[in-house]
Amino acid sequence: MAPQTPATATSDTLMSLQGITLAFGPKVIQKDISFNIKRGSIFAVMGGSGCGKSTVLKSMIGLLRPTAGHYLVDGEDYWTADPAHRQTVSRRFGVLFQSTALWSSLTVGENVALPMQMLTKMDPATVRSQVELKLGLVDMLHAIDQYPSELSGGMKKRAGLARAMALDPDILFFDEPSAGLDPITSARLDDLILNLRDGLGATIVIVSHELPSLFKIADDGIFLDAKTKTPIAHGAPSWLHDHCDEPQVHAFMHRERETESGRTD
Ligand SMILES: Nc1ncnc2c1ncn2[C@@H]1O[C@H](COP(=O)(O)OP(=O)(O)OP(=O)(O)O)[C@@H](O)[C@H]1O
Repeated sequence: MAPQTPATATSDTLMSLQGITLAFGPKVIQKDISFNIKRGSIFAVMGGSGCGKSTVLKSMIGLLRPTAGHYLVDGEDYWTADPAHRQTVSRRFGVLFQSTALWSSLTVGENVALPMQMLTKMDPATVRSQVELKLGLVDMLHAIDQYPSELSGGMKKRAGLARAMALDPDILFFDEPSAGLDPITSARLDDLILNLRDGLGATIVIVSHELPSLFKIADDGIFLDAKTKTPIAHGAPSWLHDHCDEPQVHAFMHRERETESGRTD
């Protein structure tokens, strides 16, 4: 079966990539990227190592300008908008980097407070109560005075998540959130991500190759190919697993799911 083609943008489309090309200097990483992300959905960017998943995310959060195409957020072109508008849109983004990027010299609470102190005029008492609220959401209030070096991998991710939510973003970007976590911690993080979508109505873009997690949480997604430097499949991970016969996508979707469940067929 041919890969699904991206649907036309509708009123529930929050973000739309239209014919995007991404390059570092002369080196094209991906081209002809087109997809829409629905408000309140979890969208996965998938593909083999080095195909450009993080680069797509980097561009969507405003760190890499495409060399062609349009990136619309709520119908407005992000890159041709004036810088003030772009900044307003960027304030809607919360980002959890693969490394978590917590400041090692600051406590968990200070890490979460930093974006509020730098980018808002909140008074210290409000900052403190917001920090406690965000840490409570990820079950990390008990670690408010701990330093990143004192945290487990899963706790670091949750602290990074609390910081990503510091400014109440409605669009969250996660780069490999469960990388390096054991299956139980990873499943807990999945539940947390689902809560962000269902409880806060956030729209989430996730880069991941963890199939159990993708099958559980993602509503839609795109599969990037390193060789042709283009997306080769579009759809929810479980749909791609069941219906996509593109060899590379099939191998990616089946090998890991079967390994995970112990199946060998
Ligand atoms: N700043 C940069 N300058 C030049 N090339 C870069 C830069 N950042 C990434 N690349 C290249 O872009 C390609 C895609 O990298 P990217 O990190 O987006 O892939 P990925 O799919 O996220 O990989 P992985 O799954 O291994 O994390 C790679 O060939 C990488 O070397």
